[in-house]
Amino acid sequence: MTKQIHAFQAEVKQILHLVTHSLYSNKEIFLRELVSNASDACDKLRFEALDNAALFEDAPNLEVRVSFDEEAKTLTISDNGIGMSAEEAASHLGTIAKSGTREFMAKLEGDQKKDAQLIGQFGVGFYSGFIVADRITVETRRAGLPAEQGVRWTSEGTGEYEIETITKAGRGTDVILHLREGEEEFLKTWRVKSTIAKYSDHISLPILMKKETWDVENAKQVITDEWEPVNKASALWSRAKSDITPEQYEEFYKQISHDSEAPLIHTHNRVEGRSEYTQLLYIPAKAPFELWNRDKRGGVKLYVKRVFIMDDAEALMPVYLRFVKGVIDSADLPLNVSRELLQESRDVKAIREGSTKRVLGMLESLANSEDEAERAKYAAFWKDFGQVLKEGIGEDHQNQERLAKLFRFASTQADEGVSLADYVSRMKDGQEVIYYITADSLAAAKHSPQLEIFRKKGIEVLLLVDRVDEWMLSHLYEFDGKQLQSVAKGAVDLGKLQDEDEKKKAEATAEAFKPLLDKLKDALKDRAKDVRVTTRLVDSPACIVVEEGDVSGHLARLLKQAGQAAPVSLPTLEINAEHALVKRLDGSAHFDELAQVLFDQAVLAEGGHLEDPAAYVKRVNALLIG
Ligand SMILES: Nc1ncnc2c1ncn2[C@@H]1O[C@H](COP(=O)(O)OP(=O)(O)OP(=O)(O)O)[C@@H](O)[C@H]1O
Repeated sequence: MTKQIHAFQAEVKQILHLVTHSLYSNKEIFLRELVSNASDACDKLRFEALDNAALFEDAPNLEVRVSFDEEAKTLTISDNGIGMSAEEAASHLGTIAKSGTREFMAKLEGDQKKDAQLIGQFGVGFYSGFIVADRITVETRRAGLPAEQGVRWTSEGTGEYEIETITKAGRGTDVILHLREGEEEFLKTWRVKSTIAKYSDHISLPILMKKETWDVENAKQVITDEWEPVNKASALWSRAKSDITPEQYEEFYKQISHDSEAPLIHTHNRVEGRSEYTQLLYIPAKAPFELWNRDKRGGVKLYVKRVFIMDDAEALMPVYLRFVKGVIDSADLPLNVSRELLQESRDVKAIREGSTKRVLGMLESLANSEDEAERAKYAAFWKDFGQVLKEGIGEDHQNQERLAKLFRFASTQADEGVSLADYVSRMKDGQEVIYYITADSLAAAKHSPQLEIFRKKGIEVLLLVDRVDEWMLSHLYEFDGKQLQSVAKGAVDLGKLQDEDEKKKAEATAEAFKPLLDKLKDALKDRAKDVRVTTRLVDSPACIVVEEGDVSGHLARLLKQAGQAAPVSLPTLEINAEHALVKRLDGSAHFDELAQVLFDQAVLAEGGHLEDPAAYVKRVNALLIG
């Protein structure tokens, strides 16, 4: 093949521009990215060679070599991993194939600072080389292809790259960085070595550099031809906890998660027993933007006896814990385990259960800590991840109770941070159930007329305003033996919280109002299932309730927004017999109009939408004038 010139895909140009311009302040990360690619390439070879040992050719020892040439001003990262064919080099280095990166491109705003933070979440990978290089040459040969089918890929990181065929004896890839003017610091052993130690110490392959010795005669350091390892080359998670510094834990997290911030908390354990494995799991401090994508695979990498098997092994973590990052290294699974096999394996099931418990344990340790700072960490976690954790209530029945204890809500007593246990501890004498209301926003919940009687009696009500709450409530019926009950469903029954006098009075009022109620029912027969007198209102004239078992107005709206038809059932209108407006109804010349307005206002107060808002305005205006 003669030299071929190709243009980069448009998105690559954008990434290249961003990488070279916004990441300069942290330029040394290019070495982390390239060493990590080299190590991934070796992992891939090892994995493919499980079925085809010939791929190892005559070099079974996988390693990464880093070297430089002071004269040519080049820094080279070489690996004897899987390598790339010509097509692979063009598609992997010239286009952006990963859907995550596409999503990332869509998020770019042109604000360099923000964009740089975002790019950190992805790992800029190969292109980070252009931070320090004005030209990159990649010489590579795919394992299994003959030496004559090597490939040289060259680019100056602007609009184009060139590809030509070369002969390359050893399989694998050399990434040769032609350093920019001013980047000569990367032509010094100590600089390169210390950067590798900082970022890549945990890489489980040996990373080799040429040894330097002191030349006494010439009184200077000279580079010898002997290669020596510069990393510990033992997988971080396989070391004893006491040998790992907090910085190393943090750096490892950043490496596997592409997060630029330190994690919130981690757990590292060797589990023995029926199934043997090591887990090193992290909870991020901030939610990544793809958190809401339930199809996004999890962030846990699977290893078997330190051999990398697969990324995103979703069978290892339930979907609701998809934000957890880390590594699980099993001692029992076969090396050739496939995704399908993972789903069925009993060992995997045990690992998944064990890891889920660990993650919940980490969260509990924060949530229940004596230390205020730790509890604040939990509050921050809940803000970002609470809605996802709530999905667990339906997904993970085994841990339902533990999950429910971790939940935090707003209530009529506090705008955030109320646990169900807090609620129960504050329940009034004689209160048997946990009251809640669902709404579209905290303001709508707080001002709901349904809460009036609860306020008056000082009974706490949970204000549930997350979209997942309705769904959560369809799985969470009770906590600590106390049922959860909506204050907007069914007739209000405060049970023992209401005294006999109040009950008698309510019955008498209902009796006295019977003729009025019949008239109202007739006027609203197309809109309300029933009309009744209520004790739940104090300041408002009327409110809408649905019957026990019917879909709440809030849920009906959510379903509609999601494009699903909500089962239609008419609500019940409840009126406050003490309210002046209700008193005016009786004998009013505008009875029908007033009845409609009363109903419309009750719908509005609940956060609902009127089907015919113009008609409502017209009616109110007519009443105002009349
Ligand atoms: N040393 C290498 N050997 C073989 N293939 C490589 C090597 N370096 C890069 N590649 C190929 O190029 C692709 C793109 O690399 P890049 O570093 O940009 O992204 P990535 O490694 O896939 O993602 P990330 O860096 O976000 O983990 C890789 O997925 C891999 O297929």
